[in-house]
Amino acid sequence: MTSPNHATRRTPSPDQIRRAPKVLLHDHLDGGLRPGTVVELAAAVGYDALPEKEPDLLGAWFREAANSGSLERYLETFAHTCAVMQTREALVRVAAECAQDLAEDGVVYAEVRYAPEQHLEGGLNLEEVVEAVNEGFREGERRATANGHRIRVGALLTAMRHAARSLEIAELANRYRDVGVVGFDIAGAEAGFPPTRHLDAFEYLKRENNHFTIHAGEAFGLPSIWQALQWCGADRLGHGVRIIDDIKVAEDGSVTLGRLASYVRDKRIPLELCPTSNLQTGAATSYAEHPIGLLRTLHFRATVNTDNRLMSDTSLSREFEELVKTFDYTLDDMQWFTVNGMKSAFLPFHERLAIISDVIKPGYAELKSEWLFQQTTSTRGTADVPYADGPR
Ligand SMILES: O=c1[nH]cnc2c1ncn2[C@@H]1O[C@H](CO)[C@@H](O)[C@H]1O
Ligand SMILES: [Zn+2]
Repeated sequence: MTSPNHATRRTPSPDQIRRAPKVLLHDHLDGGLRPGTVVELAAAVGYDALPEKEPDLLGAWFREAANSGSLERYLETFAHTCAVMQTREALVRVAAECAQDLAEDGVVYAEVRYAPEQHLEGGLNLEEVVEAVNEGFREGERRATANGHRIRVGALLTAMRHAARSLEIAELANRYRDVGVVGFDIAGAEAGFPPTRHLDAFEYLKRENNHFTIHAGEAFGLPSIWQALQWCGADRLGHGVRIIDDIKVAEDGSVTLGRLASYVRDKRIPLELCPTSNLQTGAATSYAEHPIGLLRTLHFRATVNTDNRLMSDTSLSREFEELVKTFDYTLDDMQWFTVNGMKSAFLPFHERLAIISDVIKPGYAELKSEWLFQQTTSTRGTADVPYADGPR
């Protein structure tokens, strides 16, 4: 006898993964351009240092160059995307396409980050950069609606950890908090640039009751996570994947958490995990060995993210496809990650709840019920073969 429970154990197909409502908390605006847009913007502004001029070749170049095994070399590829994002028009276009692409991929809520200080070379000031990106996100949301999708996009303003503008960027994030900006972040090379260098920015945001996440525990381990949480007071961890270094699994399978890992789990600190990006920078060796498997089993507040869709040639659906293939995840697992993401968003509580109860849960319920209708239209009559398994 087939039970609905049995049906939810089914492997979701790529099409179901794409249609499932998804939440994305960690995605870089300057890491998610369409290759064709990079080529067109480069031609428009006279930037002639692109390594390839044809979109497919350029896309492949980004993927290969980012596959370096080192965060520092991975980050070098952003010189090309930032170079073509120096005018108001370019920023509006890139942000609009970002919102549109995420919506097409089934993302219903996204927080997209970028570093305003990296977009001043064409003469814009920090405010003009933020306003251009906000305008682009609103335009992208409108286009998504016109195409039958619904998405909300909030911006996170990033300060570069090797630079010295973090307090200024934190103040900027605070000024625009009710107009499109939902929080703050620091990014860039981690080794040698501990988050405590930017303590004044974090303390300022705490005094303002504002939200921030910190890239930590990606290229550098536990000390970086510890500082981000216990010195800086981060609400979430960008990556945080190295928390695995504080978790011991014995031969008999028993698990012991160190003090820091216990704290992260007990306080429900959200981990913005980005599996494919981690493979490229060397933070993990394979999907199968990616800590997300264990972190999910241990009920950490794990979320699934893209980091840089261009450099990783990925989408949130593709990240889930890889996880489904590797860990046999079901729609229930996807829903768990998605609700984790929404609970961890920098939106007011009642809005988070409304998206969970009115968008995410009904969306998954709809997908989970599809097998019932496939069964009635199936030519196969027996109850124990009501559906074909999706590709693994
Ligand atoms: O995975 C990452 N770790 C640290 N920094 C990153 C990562 N991905 C992108 N950026 C950095 O964030 C800047 C603003 O979006 C990018 O320009 C890039 O330098
Ligand atoms: Zn990142």
